[in-house]
Amino acid sequence: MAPPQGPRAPLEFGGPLGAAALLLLLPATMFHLLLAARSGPARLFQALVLTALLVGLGVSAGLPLGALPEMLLPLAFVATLTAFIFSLFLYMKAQVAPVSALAPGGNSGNPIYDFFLGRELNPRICFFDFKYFCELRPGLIGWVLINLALLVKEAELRGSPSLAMWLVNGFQLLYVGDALWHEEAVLTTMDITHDGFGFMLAFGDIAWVPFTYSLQAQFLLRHPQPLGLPMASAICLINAIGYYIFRGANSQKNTFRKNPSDPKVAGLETISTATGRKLLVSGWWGMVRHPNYLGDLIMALAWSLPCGVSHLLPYFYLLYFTALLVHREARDERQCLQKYGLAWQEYCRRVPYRIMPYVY
Ligand SMILES: NC(=O)C1=CN([C@@H]2O[C@H](COP(=O)(O)OP(=O)(O)OC[C@H]3O[C@@H](n4cnc5c(N)ncnc54)[C@H](OP(=O)(O)O)[C@@H]3O)[C@@H](O)[C@H]2O)C=CC1
Ligand SMILES: CC(C)CCC[C@@H](C)[C@H]1CC=C2C3=C(CC[C@@]21C)[C@@]1(C)CC[C@H](O)C[C@@H]1CC3
Repeated sequence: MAPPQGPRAPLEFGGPLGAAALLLLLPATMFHLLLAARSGPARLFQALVLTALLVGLGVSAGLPLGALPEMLLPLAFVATLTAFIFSLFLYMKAQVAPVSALAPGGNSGNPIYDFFLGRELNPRICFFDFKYFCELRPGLIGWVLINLALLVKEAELRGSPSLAMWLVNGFQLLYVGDALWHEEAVLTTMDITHDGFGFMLAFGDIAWVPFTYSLQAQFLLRHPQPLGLPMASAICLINAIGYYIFRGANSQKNTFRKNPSDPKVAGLETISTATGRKLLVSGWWGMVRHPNYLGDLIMALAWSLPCGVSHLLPYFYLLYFTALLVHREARDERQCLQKYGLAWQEYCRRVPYRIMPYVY
């Protein structure tokens, strides 16, 4: 006799949620493999795909991903403890490092300050660079994993994930995927080139990013928000505008730094500096001095909006991030003024706004 079909037939492949995930995952995996086969060196983005495959295997073998949200507090405790122990190890390692390996900041002689900021610039064991690894992998991948677990938990509790949860997961996955896809860009950030590796970055990477950047999804699990299609479309548009500015600005600068005669940037106006490097003064970098921060902040707003306006908690990231970027921008300005002197002053005169045109 034929097995029962129709609404009562047992669902396979994880039901509608599993099928929806596979609908996206299968083509994405295929295209990723096709692109990866063409690319030269391995990209860290593969770490995300590998994690997704391992989690998929684990879930199909019975790993209760939906139980993870209940363990966030103990996990955050372990992550914090790990960051402390790891920073202690880094601090001790710096005692035996050559002076040439030390960071410009973080060597004040005050043990608390130096422990916090980090003494060694790029601590390594053989070829393994601790800071580069931590900046990209544990925090960012942990963040999307926690988000996914919250989505699964919501599906278990309410039958299916809410539209708001889908949006937060989708937006943040795009952000993390983008960071891992453009991993080489992280090599020129001040965290890698200027700051030491101490408690601030170790805690930031191992604990702060996964547990606080996933706050919106954590909030949605406990405070479901009704979200209509018109509002959801408007939020998607805001995220798309933010991403367009963020990616456009970062790619323009990275392309220019790699090859100023690349046809994509060759027509842009520049200022020459005494170091031989040039500064872009048209295109994205002619609008404000940090267009990438503007795009990042617009995306941060789009990540909070699906949570409604009844509570401040989901807006924590937006507030913290505004403070972080304003402070970061001021540090970067100081370093650029030191590097480029008069040319930087000329740039500031030609492009007077820092992050938001006519506002700041
Ligand atoms: N989500 C998060 O928690 C965080 C996200 N970010 C994001 O990471 C990305 C990287 O940020 P960050 O490292 O702070 O800084 P940027 O990528 O903005 O890099 C700043 C550097 O760019 C170069 N530069 C500045 N102006 C010009 C110009 N006009 N023309 C050419 N080069 C110029 C200078 O370096 P040089 O001249 O030496 O090349 C300057 O030091 C950003 O998109 C930011 O939003 C950052 C921090 C935290
Ligand atoms: C714990 C403190 C309050 C602050 C810690 C700061 C760190 C969390 C951030 C410092 C610079 C970062 C960057 C990123 C993530 C956050 C940290 C580590 C990115 C990797 C995020 C994705 C972007 O595309 C690139 C960023 C580079 C800097």
